[in-house]
Amino acid sequence: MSASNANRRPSVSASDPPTFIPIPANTRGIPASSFGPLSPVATTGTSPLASYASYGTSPQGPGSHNRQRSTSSAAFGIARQLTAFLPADYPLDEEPEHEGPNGGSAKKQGKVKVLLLENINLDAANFLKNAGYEVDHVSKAYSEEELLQKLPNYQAIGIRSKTKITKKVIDANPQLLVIGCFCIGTNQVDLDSAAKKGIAVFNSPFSNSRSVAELVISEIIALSRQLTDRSGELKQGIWNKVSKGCWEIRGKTLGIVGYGHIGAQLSVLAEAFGMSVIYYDVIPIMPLGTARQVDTLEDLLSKSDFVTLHVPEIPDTIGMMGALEFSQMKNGAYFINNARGKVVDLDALADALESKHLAGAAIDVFPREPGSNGPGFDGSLGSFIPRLRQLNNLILTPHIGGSTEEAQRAIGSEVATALVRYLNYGTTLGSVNFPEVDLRAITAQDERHIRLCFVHRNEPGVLKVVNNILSDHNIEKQFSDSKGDIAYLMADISGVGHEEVADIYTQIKRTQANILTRLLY
Ligand SMILES: NC(=O)c1ccc[n+]([C@@H]2O[C@H](COP(=O)([O-])OP(=O)(O)OC[C@H]3O[C@@H](n4cnc5c(N)ncnc54)[C@H](O)[C@@H]3O)[C@@H](O)[C@H]2O)c1
Ligand SMILES: O=C(O)CC[C@@H](O)C(=O)O
Repeated sequence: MSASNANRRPSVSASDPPTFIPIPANTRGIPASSFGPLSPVATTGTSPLASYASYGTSPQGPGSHNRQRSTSSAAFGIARQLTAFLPADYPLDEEPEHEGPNGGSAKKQGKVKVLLLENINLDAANFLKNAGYEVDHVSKAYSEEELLQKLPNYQAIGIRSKTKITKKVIDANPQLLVIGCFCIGTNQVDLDSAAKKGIAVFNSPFSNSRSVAELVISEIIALSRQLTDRSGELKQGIWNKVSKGCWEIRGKTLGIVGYGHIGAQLSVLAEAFGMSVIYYDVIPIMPLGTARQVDTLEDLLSKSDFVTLHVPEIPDTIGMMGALEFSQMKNGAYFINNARGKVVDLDALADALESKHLAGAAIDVFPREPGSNGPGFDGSLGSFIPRLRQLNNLILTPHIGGSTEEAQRAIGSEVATALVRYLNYGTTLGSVNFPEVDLRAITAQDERHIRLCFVHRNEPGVLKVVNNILSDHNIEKQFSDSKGDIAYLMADISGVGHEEVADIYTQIKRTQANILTRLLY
C-alpha cells in the first residue's frame, strides 16, 4: 500500500455478501417486531424506534445505550438492515470481480472476519456469527508477535485484559475496523493510536462491577477470619482451631480508593455488613448511604482497617501503593487489590506482610500475568512472586474479579452488540476512543438512501468539503462530533443511484482529512 493510501482505509461488508452492489436491490426489510433481545438493532439508535425514542438521535453519556426501551416495537414498521459498500480498492484478494446488474463490474463482498481471543463468552461468538460474520474463537491471549502474524486476516478483534494491542500492532493492520474489549479496563489498548487510524474501541463499562464488589466482600471476611490459611492447614491434615487475630467485620472501617462503578457498589454492600465506609477519589463524588469522602489518600490509609483499590491503570495510578503508602496504613490492617497489577509495588507489599505490619492481603491482578491457564505463576513474572507464594493470610487469585457466568454473559452480549452496531450501522455510542455519534434508522421505505461514516482529522473546513461533494443529493440527516484529534461524521443521503456510489466513496476518501471512509446501504 502506498503512503498516501495508508491513511485511506477501506470499507468492508458487514453481513451476508450480496453478489453485486445494487441500490436498493439489497434492501432487506426486517419487521421491527422480530427484534429479539440479542438483535443487533434492538438496542441501537439506528432502528426505526430511534426516530421517536428520546435518545436515539443524539449521543448520550457512556452507558446510556444500555437503557432498554419499554415501548412495543411492533407498531413502528420496518428497519432497513444496512450492509457495507465494498470499494474497488478493498484488498480482498480471494474475492473475484463479478459482473454488475447493468454490465460494469462490481466486486463480491466478503464477510467480516472477527478474531475472539482469551476465551470470550461463546454467546458473543454465536451472536456475531448470527450477524453474518466469520468468527474464530481462541482460548488464550496472543502475544504481539502472534498478533502481527495473524491479525491481518481480520477486520475486528475481541480481547479481554491480557492481549496488548500496541501501536506496532495497530500500524501493521490497516484493515482493522474495530476492537472490542470484553471487560472494563481498556489500558491494554493504545487507544490514541487506534483512534488516529480510524479504529473504534468499545468495552463493557459496568457489566462485571457487581462480581468484583462481591469478590471483595468475600475477601474482607476471608482475610479477617484467616479462612484460606485454616482451609490450607486442614487440607494438609492439621486441625488448628484458633480465634487469635480473627475478627468480625462489623464496625470496622473500609477505605475505598476509586469510588466509581465498583467502588460505589462495594460501598453499599459493605455498609449492609455493618462496616463504616470512607473513600478517596480524585473527583468529588456523591456518597452512597453514610459513606464519607476523604481529601487525601494518606488520610484514607491512616484510618482504614481494610483498604481496597478500584482505580483504572493510568499514569497517575501506576505505583500509587508503594513502601511509603503501606507504612501509612494502620498496623494490623488488610490490603486488597482487584484493580490493576501495576498500581501496586508488590515487593513493598511483601515487605509489609513479612514484617507483620499488615495482617493480610488479597491480590487478584499482577503487573505481568500468564497468557493462558496452566503452570506459569512463578518468578518469570517478577521476583516478588515466589515471596508472595510463601506468605500467610495472603489470598492470591488469577484475575477472576469479573469472572462469573453472569458477568461474562452480560459482557459478551453488550460488546458483541456494540461491534455489530458499529460495523453495520456506524453507531459509536459507548466507544471509549471515538466521539459518540448515532443517527436514527434508514428504513425500508428509504430507497436509494446510503449512509456515510467518515472518520477524519479534526481540522477546519472538512464538513464544507464533504457537504460540497454530497451537494447533488439530499442530506436527510447528519451528525458530527469530535474527540481530540479525530472527528466522526455520520450522514444519510437520499436519491443515490448505485452507479453514483463508487464516485461518492472515492471523492470523500480522497479528501485531505480522511482517516476512514465507509458507505453503508
Ligand atoms: N479484577 C478484575 O477482574 C477487574 C474487573 C473489573 C474492573 N477491574 C479494574 O477496576 C478498575 C475500576 O473499575 P470501575 O468500573 O470502578 O472504574 P470507574 O471508571 O467506574 O471508576 C474508577 C474511579 O477511580 C477514580 N480515580 C482515577 N484516578 C484516581 C486516583 N489517582 N486516585 C483515586 N481515584 C482515582 C476515578 O475518578 C473513578 O471514580 C478498572 O479500570 C479495571 O482496571 C478489574
Ligand atoms: O476478564 C478479564 O480479563 C478482565 C476483567 C477485568 O479486569 C476488567 O477490566 O473488566
